[in-house]
Amino acid sequence: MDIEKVNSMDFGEFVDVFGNVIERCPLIAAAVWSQRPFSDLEDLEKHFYAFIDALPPSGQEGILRCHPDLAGRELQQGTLTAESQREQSGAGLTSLGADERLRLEELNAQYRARFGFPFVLAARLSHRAAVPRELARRLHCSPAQELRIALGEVKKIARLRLADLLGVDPSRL
Ligand SMILES: NC(=O)N[C@H]1NC(=O)NC1=O
Repeated sequence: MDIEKVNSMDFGEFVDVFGNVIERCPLIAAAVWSQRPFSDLEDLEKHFYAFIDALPPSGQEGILRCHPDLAGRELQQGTLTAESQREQSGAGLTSLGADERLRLEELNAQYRARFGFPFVLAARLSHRAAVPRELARRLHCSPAQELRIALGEVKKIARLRLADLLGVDPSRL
């Protein structure tokens, strides 16, 4: 898909296509649509990021809370979004042994108790053994530091999802 095609989309089509670039936050795509035309794909990406950066911390935390846990209840129940399912499966999180799943569940609960939002990590850039290590490491961050790191992960996820939708190599964005 090229940028002319993106710029020609009406509101409904744009939100249908880009509504889950930020997990379960179609409002962000709805707001980005108003900023068209986009000069190129990078410009489109920047508008998603700028919306996130302009939110107060309560809104940024809200975005994080829209994310399902990695290897959590929604994965077990089959209620993940298609994108999240693909990402978690690609990282091997859909085929954890019972011990690994329990360990991650425990760490996810500790993280949520400490920061008040779920642990977010771009699963496609990680793998099943690295996820609990990274989670345990980030548990030691300060809340302000962790909010910044987690939003950085949301942006990495968005970049990969945009690249998929536009059929480009993510390094080109
Ligand atoms: N909790 C969390 O990081 N979830 C996300 N990560 C990812 O790559 N896809 C998701 O849904």
